[in-house]
Amino acid sequence: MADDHPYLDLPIPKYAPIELRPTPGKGWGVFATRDIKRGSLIMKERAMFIIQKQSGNITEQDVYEAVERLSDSQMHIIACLSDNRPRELSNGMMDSGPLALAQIWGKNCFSLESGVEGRPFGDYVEQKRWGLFPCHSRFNHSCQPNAGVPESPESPSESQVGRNSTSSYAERDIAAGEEITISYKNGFRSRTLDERHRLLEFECSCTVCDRASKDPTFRQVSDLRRRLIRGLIYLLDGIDENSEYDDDDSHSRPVICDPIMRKAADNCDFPLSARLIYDLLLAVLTEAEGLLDIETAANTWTHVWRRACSFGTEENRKIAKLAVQQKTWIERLGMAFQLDGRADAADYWHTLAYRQVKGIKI
Ligand SMILES: C[S@@+](CC[C@H](N)C(=O)[O-])C[C@H]1O[C@@H](n2cnc3c(N)ncnc32)[C@H](O)[C@@H]1O
Repeated sequence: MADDHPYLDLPIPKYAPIELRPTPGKGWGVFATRDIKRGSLIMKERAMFIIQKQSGNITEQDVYEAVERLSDSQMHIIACLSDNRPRELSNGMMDSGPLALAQIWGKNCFSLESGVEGRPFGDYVEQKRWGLFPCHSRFNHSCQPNAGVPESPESPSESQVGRNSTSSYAERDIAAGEEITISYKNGFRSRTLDERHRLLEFECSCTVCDRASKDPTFRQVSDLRRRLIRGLIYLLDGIDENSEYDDDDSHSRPVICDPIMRKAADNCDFPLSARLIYDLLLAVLTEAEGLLDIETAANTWTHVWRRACSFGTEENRKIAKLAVQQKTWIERLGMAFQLDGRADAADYWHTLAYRQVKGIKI
């Protein structure tokens, strides 16, 4: 490890339990210097600069103008981030030109909380804010991350002080020496390996992708599980959480092919019995993909338990609660399937509530 690598000059806060060092196949990465408990703050960082625009509207010129206002030492830090390689600042940063700067921006920016921008005559548009964070952008990606960088501040007071800052938190217990990783994209739980790599624009070598790349059987099963997860989310919420990423090549088949099922999903027209079964299938597939971390698991169980309690027909409710209380997935699903096809006294009201949330005319 080079003692004079420019990353070693990055302003990592003293309290942060991390260090930067090379990690095979990924350039440099962030490693825990001591055990980090799930939920703990890893680091808070102020943006070097902010651009307040929808990401698709940010131009090379926007980035160029923002960088032009920085001090020499800040420009030096940005120069270090180029291509993830040490890079000397020889002829001055601005000689790199807008395109090179835009590439640095693209690889190192994070979205901040969405704001709402007021317009005259009561018209409001959503406004997104993006910041360049030299330390946070040293985290490598994993499709099974152990840390996260939430977009929204946690409390109103945070939103005042944290307007130009971002923070990372441990999503699982992290052991000293372990690499700390985040997910660069949302919606990856329902993306196949190829889809994930296409969106990342690099060949991900996280533990999940590494195993899938080496073991074709594991990959087939993993891809199938991700596709099923995507379909189940569509059935439960009527939303294809990845359609925004789809382009028009053949990868993007409709997530639910059966037109009757699709219509039912679009109209939130599933009985509670089907919803409970979909909930459980979603949980088992998420767990099998290694994505059910402690927090997701706790939320899932709260949700599934509430679902079971919401049945309006007493006998259905009894079976649903018993199903959730079983010890193994086979037992839970076996019992939940006893409800398959059964109507429930609460179905009508639940459908109405779902339609209201989705803004469907009742
Ligand atoms: C924002 S940088 C992260 C820090 C970077 N490794 C460095 O040395 O500065 C993002 C780049 O790191 C590499 N990278 C991040 N996660 C990776 C992963 N899971 N597998 C392979 N390369 C990864 C890719 O080259 C990606 O474009």
